[in-house]
Amino acid sequence: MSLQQILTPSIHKAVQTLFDVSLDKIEFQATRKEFEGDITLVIFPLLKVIKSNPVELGNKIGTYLVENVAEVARFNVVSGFLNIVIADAYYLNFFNGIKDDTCYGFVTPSPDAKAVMVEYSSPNTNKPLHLGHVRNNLLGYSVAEIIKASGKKVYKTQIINDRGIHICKSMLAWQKFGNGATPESTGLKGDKLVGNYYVAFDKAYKEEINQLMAEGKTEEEAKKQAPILLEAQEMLLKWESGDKEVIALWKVMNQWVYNGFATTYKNMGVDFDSYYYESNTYLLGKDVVQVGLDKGIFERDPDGSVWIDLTDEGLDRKIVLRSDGTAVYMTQDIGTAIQRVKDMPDVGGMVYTVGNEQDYHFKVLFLILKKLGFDWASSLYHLSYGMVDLPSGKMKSREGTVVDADDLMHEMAATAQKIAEDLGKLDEYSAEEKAALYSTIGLGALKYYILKVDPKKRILFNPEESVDFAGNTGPFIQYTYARIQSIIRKAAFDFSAPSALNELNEKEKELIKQLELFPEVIQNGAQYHSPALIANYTYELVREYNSFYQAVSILGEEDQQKKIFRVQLSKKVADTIAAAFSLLGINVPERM
Ligand SMILES: NC(=[NH2+])NCCC[C@H](N)C(=O)O
Repeated sequence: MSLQQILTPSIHKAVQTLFDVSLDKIEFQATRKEFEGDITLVIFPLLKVIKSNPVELGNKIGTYLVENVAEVARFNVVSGFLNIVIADAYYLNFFNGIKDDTCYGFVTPSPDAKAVMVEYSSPNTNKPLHLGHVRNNLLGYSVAEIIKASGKKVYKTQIINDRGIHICKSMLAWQKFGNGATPESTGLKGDKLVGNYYVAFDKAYKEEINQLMAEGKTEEEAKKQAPILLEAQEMLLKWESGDKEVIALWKVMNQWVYNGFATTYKNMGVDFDSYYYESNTYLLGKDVVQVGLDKGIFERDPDGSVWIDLTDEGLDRKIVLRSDGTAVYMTQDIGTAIQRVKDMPDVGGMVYTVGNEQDYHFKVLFLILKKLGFDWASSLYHLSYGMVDLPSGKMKSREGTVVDADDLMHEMAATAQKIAEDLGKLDEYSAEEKAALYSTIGLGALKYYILKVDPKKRILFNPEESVDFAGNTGPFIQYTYARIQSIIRKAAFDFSAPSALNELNEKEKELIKQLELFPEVIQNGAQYHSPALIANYTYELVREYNSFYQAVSILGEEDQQKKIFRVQLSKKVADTIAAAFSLLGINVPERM
């Protein structure tokens, strides 16, 4: 039971007994640092129903609590605030209760709980994953893990854009310039290989535009008439009319890309329960268009196109079907959402992890689904995020502007290596162990740096700063974890039984209080879709631990009971760091 849960009925009872008044709401807050106390009752609101002054009222309630509530040790009143000091026994008890709980803070979903679908990544198959996808993948994965830990079933999914003119561009360029190159023949990852031909297409296209302009065409004409573009368009038509050759090529090249993505996801530590492909879903929304027309939600224009008028909602008119009967992006998203609930009938809500340039799209999508009357439509959330940039000159990417996800992860491990070597660490490690550790640290730095920021905010990613062993960084927290592991190894005695301690010092108590917050932080993280809450909590926990570590001796402590307790406390902090970091998708090293 939380402190609030313990104190609330007692305060009701106190007021009832002392003043014969029943209260409706009681307001608590954490005691301010400058006062003695663990939890504070705000007195002012009570003065609306009780005739008294704040000091007198605070003293009366405080005295009642000390006399009647075992957990309350003493109190003080500062103007309108009743600062309550909780007995050490309460914290010791609480600690012994969570000490061996390996799932502390995590809630197991009840079997009939509704599931949440979390969509993230959703790349296109003409290019490798880039820095924007990195933020997307980290956010989506983390939010999925947090929601799961909060007690809901979660399905991680994505929708891959595998059809359209952009795909034809890389296919065509491969046919023209590829000389049969394959991932095997070139040693390139499949997504990189295909991406290279997308770039090659663009280069050829630009050359043709220049050529046409030199021949006197306007830029606009040249852009439309470039032969290579016409060829790509022709390929798209062939593909859509079921041309066997084009489809065969598409299958081969797409598989290369999927293999490449799979490697990137694996290295990044993210995963999916299902995959949707636009080539399968692009017709899905069309049936719904008829339903919407019948319900009077959509309207047909004279040219045959279908629209939804959202001007009453402060948005505009949006097309859902073109006059030639083809679906648009929106139609497809409507159809895919419905299909997903058909596939997984226990889904009660969805989270879409997509950049903020699509804010409008999702506003409209959610409104349409609501109007169509789906009960899950009230539980849709667009996990929108801002741009990530690298400061110029930090890391050159192949194509100049876009930073490749694999390159970035590689670079992060290299940065971690450089810093670790400068610090002269890890001399006794094997080369393999070192490589694994550098990647753990490098990825930890990257993930933490990105996830500690509110998704809406733009990020300027600074690799060196993110690996700083002394800042609010992933490696700083990993290092604290590893140091605790070293204490545990050195302790080398059985510290599993509850210690017979009955008194805590300030540092120990603060640390237990910080641990006590973890379950609520997970719930809040899930409610607000916020890995940043988890990251910042972990940082506070680590700061609290380091302050404890500076102030008390652990293995050097002579009092055996204190020593046992402090090792236990350290271990619980380490376990909680690991648990919190697992929600961010970050690994913790046993040594560092
Ligand atoms: N359900 C969705 N619309 N998901 C987002 C898809 C993102 C799309 N593939 C893009 O790169 O812009």
